[in-house]
Amino acid sequence: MIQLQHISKIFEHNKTQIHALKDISIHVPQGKIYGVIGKSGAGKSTLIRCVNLLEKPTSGKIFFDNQEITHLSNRKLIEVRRKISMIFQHFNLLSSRTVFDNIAFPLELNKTPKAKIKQKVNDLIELVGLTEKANVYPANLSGGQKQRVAIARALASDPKVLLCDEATSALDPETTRSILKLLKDINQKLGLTILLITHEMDVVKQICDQVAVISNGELVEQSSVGEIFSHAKTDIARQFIQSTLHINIPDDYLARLSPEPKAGLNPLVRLEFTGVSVDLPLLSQIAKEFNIESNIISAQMDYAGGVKFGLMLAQMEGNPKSIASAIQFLEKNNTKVEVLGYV
Ligand SMILES: Nc1ncnc2c1ncn2[C@@H]1O[C@H](COP(=O)(O)OP(=O)(O)OP(=O)(O)O)[C@@H](O)[C@H]1O
Repeated sequence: MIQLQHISKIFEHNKTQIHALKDISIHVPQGKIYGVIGKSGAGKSTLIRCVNLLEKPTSGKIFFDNQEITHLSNRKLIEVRRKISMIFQHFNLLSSRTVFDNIAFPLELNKTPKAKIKQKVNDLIELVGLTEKANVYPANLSGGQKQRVAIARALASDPKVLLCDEATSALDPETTRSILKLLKDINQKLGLTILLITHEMDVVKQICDQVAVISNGELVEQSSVGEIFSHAKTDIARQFIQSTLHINIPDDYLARLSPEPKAGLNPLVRLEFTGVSVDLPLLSQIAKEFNIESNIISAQMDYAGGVKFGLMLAQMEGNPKSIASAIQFLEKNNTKVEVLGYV
């Protein structure tokens, strides 16, 4: 549906060059939800703005529906942009128009007959769950409701693709979940392809099928969501995954934690289970084979892209040689083990 081929973007600023995007190639398949994740300044906004050519890439090609659109005339670009809608972090609604009139706006610009506008806008209002709010002004809506209006407006032109520029970053976690659910419903009901950018792995985890990780303008990893959660290849992807798991060393353990092994102290380990290792009875195996007792301090398991993954903090008790063998055994069984210290 959308293909970016070798996209680079250089900004000139005060006579210095900023390489915002460096040779990025991605393919967003039809009907999928594709997430691009990166830290602040990684180049996400520039990337998504290149897709509908709000930003012209310095080099590279952009294809939409197998047609190259990189160098289209402005007139043709307007037509293409009707098929590639966009929603934004701050909603960008017209404050002087009601919910109904905001959604009707692109249809009015398009000279759609009034009766058709009425039917279509009412259908969209129902789709996004705002039937009671049709005549309300944006100032009297919550953030989540405003984003629903923006989504309905974006859908008015029957787009094939929806670009979401940090669409939930201004919303609280519960509202974020409801907007992501709405996006997923629309993706499934309408077969709409969605490309979103975010700095939150939770967003990727909740709705994306595929993900690309960008860092300093470079594409560092690209795969299905299940694959990245089970076999992340880069540290930055792992950091994003860990940010979705909230597991901390309790204060009383931190106070006692020694960085070096000492007689009478046991290692405090952080175990990262992904993919196959989650379902194996590894702790009972190390108990039987190496005589290691594991005192679980905290643990969290989760699902993403159909894959289970999780983190655990545990204190391992046993003789140092057996502990070393047990750690080797865990690593052989796809569990990442980090000794955080000794308690
Ligand atoms: N119009 C511009 N002129 C000059 N530099 C720019 C321009 N737009 C972006 N940049 C620079 O390009 C780099 C990437 O910016 P971009 O906004 O795409 O990152 P981002 O990942 O979206 O970050 P954030 O999440 O903070 O918005 C940054 O170094 C930024 O300062």
